[in-house]
Amino acid sequence: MSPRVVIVGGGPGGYEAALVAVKAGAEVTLVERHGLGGNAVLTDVVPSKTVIATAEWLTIAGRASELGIRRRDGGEIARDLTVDMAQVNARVKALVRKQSGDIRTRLERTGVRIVAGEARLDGPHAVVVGDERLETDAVLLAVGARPRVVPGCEPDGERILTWTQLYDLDELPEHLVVVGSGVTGAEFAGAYRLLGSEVTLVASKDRVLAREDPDASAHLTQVFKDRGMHLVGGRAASVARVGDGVRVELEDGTVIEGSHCLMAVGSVPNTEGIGLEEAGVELDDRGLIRVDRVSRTTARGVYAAGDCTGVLPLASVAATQGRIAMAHVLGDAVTPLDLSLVASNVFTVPEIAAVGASEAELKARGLFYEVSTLDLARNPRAKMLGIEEGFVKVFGHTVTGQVFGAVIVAPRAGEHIYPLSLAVAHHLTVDDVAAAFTVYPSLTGTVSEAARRLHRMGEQG
Ligand SMILES: Cc1cc2nc3c(=O)[nH]c(=O)nc-3n(C[C@H](O)[C@H](O)[C@H](O)COP(=O)(O)OP(=O)(O)OC[C@H]3O[C@@H](n4cnc5c(N)ncnc54)[C@H](O)[C@@H]3O)c2cc1C
Ligand SMILES: NC(=O)c1ccc[n+]([C@@H]2O[C@H](COP(=O)([O-])OP(=O)(O)OC[C@H]3O[C@@H](n4cnc5c(N)ncnc54)[C@H](O)[C@@H]3O)[C@@H](O)[C@H]2O)c1
Repeated sequence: MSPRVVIVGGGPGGYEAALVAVKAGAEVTLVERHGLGGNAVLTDVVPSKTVIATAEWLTIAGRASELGIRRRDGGEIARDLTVDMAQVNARVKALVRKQSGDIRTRLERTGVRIVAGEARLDGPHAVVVGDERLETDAVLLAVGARPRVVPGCEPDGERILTWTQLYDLDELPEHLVVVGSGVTGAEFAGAYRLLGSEVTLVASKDRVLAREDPDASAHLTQVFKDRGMHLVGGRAASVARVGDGVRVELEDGTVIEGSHCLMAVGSVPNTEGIGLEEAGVELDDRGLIRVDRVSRTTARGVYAAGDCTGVLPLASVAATQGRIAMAHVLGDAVTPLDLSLVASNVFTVPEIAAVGASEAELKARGLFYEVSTLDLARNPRAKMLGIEEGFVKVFGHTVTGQVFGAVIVAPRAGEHIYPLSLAVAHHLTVDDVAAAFTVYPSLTGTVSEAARRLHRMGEQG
């Protein structure tokens, strides 16, 4: 008899696993309370990156006259372009609906049974949804997370917003105060500034994007300042509606007034009240599900993937954890999760892409490494495209030349990191990277050159 698998949550942690399991012959039921694609598609990744795409194109369009582009009547193309926020958000919603619908179609065609509703565990081998009880051999919990609410800074959905509530705005906020300078805060602050809002970014850490490579975060901090963003250090103690605007008070008494406030202060997992602990699934003190590298929880037969585990809140990691769980359940070859291979991207303009170990991790592990950093501005293709900023940084082992990690700050850096991601995943050396042809002229020429600079004389390559 085919093994029965019940998956709770239709985000990347859940739906990718469902596709793998059903193809491997399992009888798969996926329970989702909101919409397929999860928060990744409905409220987080897809909508934010769609708005950011408009901000990026607007920036490019604003440089048109510099590149010799004129109106047909010979006039200059205005630099102070603006956006129709209602149309931007209508496009976001259409894309979200389409992508969620595509995922549903794919799951249904493959043979996954989809059940709408809120699921809870009844012991490790049963999931209850409304009146229905699903007996199962294995459960995958992929219930995700939701925006954290700071007491005294509660969102009202109109002026004080979480990132899930930004898409009903018909007009550009006049002055957006963004609280939190992690990836979410930085991406939105950067995008809204480019779209034309006045933006104040409240950073509780000593720098914006504190978890990114220090050179990359310093670069973006400068870019933000140059674009006229106000950066304020401190923690928000309270946010209140005042007339048509908001008043944000920091713990040190500083007051910031704006038209809207975006709270980007992290997430909490959706793990309470769904029978987890009763079923033997251990949570940590933040409510995150404890898992091992093959996605097993502390309850036999119960697996977990994605943001509810807090392992690394990325859609790609969620999907990998889900696929690993299914391979384990179904007796397929299992490769445990290896976070040292993960590639990530901060979708600011320019983007910050990174793969493998950071310099801080290399130092902490006591590894011998060398760094090669090259500015992108010297790259011929960058000059042609009018790119004047950014860099490529590669970390290689001092003796063997093995590529440990890399950081790229550039327009579309998320696309350019892939060759270095291959190098990290397959333990290639800087000479291997430098030996592969790149197109001339291309931005990846700088990737190759940065690797070539780490070549040690007397060795091949
Ligand atoms: C603003 C923002 C931008 C981001 N951008 C990126 C990005 O560019 N790239 C990237 O890799 N990551 C990005 N992330 C992170 C990414 O969104 C998450 O890592 C990803 O969504 C995790 O997937 P998941 O499957 O764990 O959970 P989710 O996508 O959150 O899906 C969980 C699903 O479970 C459902 N659910 C919860 N409880 C139950 C229940 N009891 N019964 C039934 N269903 C339930 C929910 O309705 C939800 O649909 C971003 C995050 C934010 C906040
Ligand atoms: N491009 C992407 O892939 C992408 C985009 C967004 C989020 N994500 C994922 O989501 C994770 C979480 O990112 P995030 O930015 O949502 O959360 P985060 O927890 O990384 O950042 C929240 C920030 O808010 C600050 N903060 C908390 N309380 C505050 C207060 N009262 N006042 C001021 N600041 C306060 C915290 O110190 C922190 O710096 C990321 O690590 C990333 O994995 C990824």
